[in-house]
Amino acid sequence: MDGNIIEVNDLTVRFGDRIVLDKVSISVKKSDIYAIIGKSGSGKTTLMRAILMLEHSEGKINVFGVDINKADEKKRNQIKRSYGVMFQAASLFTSLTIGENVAVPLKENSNLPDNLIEDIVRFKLSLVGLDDFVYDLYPYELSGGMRKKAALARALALDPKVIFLDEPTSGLDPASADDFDQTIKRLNELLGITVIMITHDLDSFFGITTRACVIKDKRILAEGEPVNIKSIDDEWIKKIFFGQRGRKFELWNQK
Ligand SMILES: Nc1ncnc2c1ncn2[C@@H]1O[C@H](COP(=O)(O)OP(=O)(O)OP(=O)(O)O)[C@@H](O)[C@H]1O
Repeated sequence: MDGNIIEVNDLTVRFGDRIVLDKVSISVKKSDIYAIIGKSGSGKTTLMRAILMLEHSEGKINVFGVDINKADEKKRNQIKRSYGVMFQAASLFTSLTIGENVAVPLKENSNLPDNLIEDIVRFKLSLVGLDDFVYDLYPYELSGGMRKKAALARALALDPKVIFLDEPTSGLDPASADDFDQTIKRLNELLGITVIMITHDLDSFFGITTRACVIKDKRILAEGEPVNIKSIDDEWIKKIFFGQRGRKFELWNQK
């Protein structure tokens, strides 16, 4: 695997007769904060869902040396246990407290006693930078940024090796987004958790991403470090990085 913990080779996903991803190949290293970028509808979520085994796919998806499309159910479940996922809406259970929300995966997947689960939950909340009092609050009592962090704590409940984040900073104000980025970076650096995220956020892209891929026309247009991706001669890339939005970003960064 050559230092890669995930290798996707010639992955094809179709919905009915429609091919959405066509022989896509990417590789993710253990140390990566890996971004998947591409315009809306290009297949970013589909790629992530295929790696998460939520979408039927053809081709090879090697995770920790296991070809998950050929593996038996036991192996696939083992791999699933090494994943943590945070979907875009943060989707916390509204009728449960934050503590109860983070405890859900632990209750579903372990026989640990309640007092130990509580200790683990409080530790996960502190890992993502949430104060201890948040444990007893309900999701509606939290800001958007805090809700995202709570969802991240829940994704960390089972000590995943890889976390998948779908547009983690969308809807956050710049300070909260930056705070969230730093939390992701800390988890990656301190705990060695590999991060795979879909993002449209240029700050996250240049601030914390180590490697990325661009999906275009059902294929991988490019894969590499953000700075190399930025210089690719492609209409969409130029629009993103050198169009209105990109220019605002450059100006802001020069301040
Ligand atoms: N379950 C499904 N059935 C049929 N078509 C689907 C299904 N899921 C996704 N698609 C189609 O596959 C294409 C890629 O969708 P996907 O959600 O992966 O794109 P995306 O890049 O994540 O988009 P966005 O940035 O808008 O979230 C779209 O045309 C979408 O309509």
